[in-house]
Amino acid sequence: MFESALPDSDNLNFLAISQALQNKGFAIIEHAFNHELENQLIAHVLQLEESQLKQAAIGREQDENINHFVRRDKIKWIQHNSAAETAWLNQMDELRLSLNRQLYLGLFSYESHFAQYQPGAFYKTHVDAFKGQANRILSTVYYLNPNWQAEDGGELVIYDPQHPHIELTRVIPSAGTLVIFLSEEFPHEVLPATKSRYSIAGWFRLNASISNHIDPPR
Ligand SMILES: O=C(O)CCC(=O)C(=O)O
Ligand SMILES: [Fe+2]
Repeated sequence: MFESALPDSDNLNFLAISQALQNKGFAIIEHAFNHELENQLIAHVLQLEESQLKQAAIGREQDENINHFVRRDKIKWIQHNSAAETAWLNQMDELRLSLNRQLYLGLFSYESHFAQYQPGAFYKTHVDAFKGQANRILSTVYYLNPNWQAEDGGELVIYDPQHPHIELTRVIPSAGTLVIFLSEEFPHEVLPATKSRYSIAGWFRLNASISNHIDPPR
């Protein structure tokens, strides 16, 4: 008798993600997680106080002028500070384990933040990790915008790694859509929107700890 050996957490969406990552290096999944989690996170991000969202910085870049030119989103790092955040982190840990089982990636940890792009805000073309640092392996973006229309803008544009002026795809930031891509490979950009645009951006990382330097910091 042949039985499926898939653990519960390896649902069809997770398998589709693994296959797309293997074939193309990126995956785009609509309503990636259940509606309960989707709605919980939408409600949570909308009630975040303005005072909790801080102007985002680029890497360790301290120059606020450069920073403001490159990205204009406001962020709040996710920890286990609410039921919604814990549910999110648990879900992404299931995904991490599934990706490790399917693709042998050895992903060790996950860091993520809520992001708010106010009308007109953008994030110019960038990559999320630099080659050789083997730190951020997979980037994830999960959108929290119900009833988003194409004319609202705010698309994520993913460019060809070999030909960075060629667009591979544009993603409308609709609630429930999850995008995953290889952090070192794909230049990408967030176009300005006409409305506030909410998301969770995150990164699966390897364990980069060496000697007494603990990375990621805890
Ligand atoms: O919000 C998005 O679509 C992408 C965000 C992004 O590229 C980042 O935070 O590094
Ligand atoms: Fe990015």
